[in-house]
Amino acid sequence: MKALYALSSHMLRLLDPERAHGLTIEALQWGLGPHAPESRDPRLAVKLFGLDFPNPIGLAAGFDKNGDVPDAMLKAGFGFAEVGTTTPRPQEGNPRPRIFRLPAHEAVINRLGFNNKGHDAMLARLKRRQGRGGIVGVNLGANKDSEDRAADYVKGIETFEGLASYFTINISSPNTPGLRALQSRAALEDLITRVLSARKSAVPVLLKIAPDLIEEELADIAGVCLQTGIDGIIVSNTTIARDGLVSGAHADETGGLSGKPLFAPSTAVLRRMRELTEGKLPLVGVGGVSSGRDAYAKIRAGASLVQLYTAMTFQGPGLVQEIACELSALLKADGFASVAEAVGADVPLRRS
Ligand SMILES: Cc1cc2nc3c(=O)[nH]c(=O)nc-3n(C[C@H](O)[C@H](O)[C@H](O)COP(=O)(O)O)c2cc1C
Repeated sequence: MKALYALSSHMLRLLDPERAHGLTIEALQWGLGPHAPESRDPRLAVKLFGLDFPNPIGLAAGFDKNGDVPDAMLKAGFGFAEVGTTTPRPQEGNPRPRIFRLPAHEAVINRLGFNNKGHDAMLARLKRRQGRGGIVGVNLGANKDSEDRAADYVKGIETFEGLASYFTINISSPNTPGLRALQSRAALEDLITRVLSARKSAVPVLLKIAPDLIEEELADIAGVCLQTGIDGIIVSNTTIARDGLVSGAHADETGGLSGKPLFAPSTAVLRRMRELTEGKLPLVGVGGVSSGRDAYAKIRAGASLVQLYTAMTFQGPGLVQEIACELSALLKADGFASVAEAVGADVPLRRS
């Protein structure tokens, strides 16, 4: 079976990336994805936000923009799946081509621009899976032409509360002009306050940030997050930087870069966020994770949970099981009885 998935991943890589992605979603809808044996590894179990994660490896947003296949991804072994980004009204996104593979770097550049079928379509899908269990987060965005972007996030909370295990406020996509300005202090304070007061329950709300922020911006975000009482921070979205890429073969395309080259910069921001929040806020580490060792490094840098997307497009959906297995072995080798024990092991906090 593993060989079959490797072969199909290889064949999909010969197709245009967006076409390959569409076919993958269809195959998963047909039940053709991998089936991981249910993990009962106590070392990998994480209790956080009042939720029980069977393992800390989650599917990052953008793979399942419309909520078509969260259960297939949970079945493949992910400890949780994040659907979206969803915007109130459907959106076409940018003209194609808008996803580019950089195989030499095991990286992708995308400038999709929040293409999605809108809240109504996502709502119908989430209602259909209601009662199935499993942790499914909903990643919220704003329409490109929205006059009050904060109101779009509020709408997301109002629409999906009761169906989402948690929410992610995504203000860090580089492909919606002006969106990342919501990361600045005053805008962020207003946004988070409005979003949190729209919530009727204790559903966790996380903020997803960019890796391209300077120290002052990171300090502002940490301050606002601590002060408003948001539940956690996802570090990070794709980067607009192109450091270390050999030019040519799509390296100069506009958009957000993900995959291996993002690992170091996103982990550095994660580490800094742990310091700035003094370990008081749970962090989710995303960016360039392609092995158990990478996931472990994110955890040691401060992540309580980890997510991935790009590596799966190169290595196939069986990757998550391999990562979970390797992570468990690494924790054991270092004498950690749980993921929680290893969180931030590389980032000692100053005692005040
Ligand atoms: C094709 C593509 C589409 C994405 N779409 C979204 C999105 O809609 N919302 C979001 O928050 N992040 C989106 N992301 C970012 C990922 O969730 C993740 O933060 C980033 O890719 C880094 O992780 P990775 O290196 O494991 O892919 C997208 C990434 C890719 C490659």
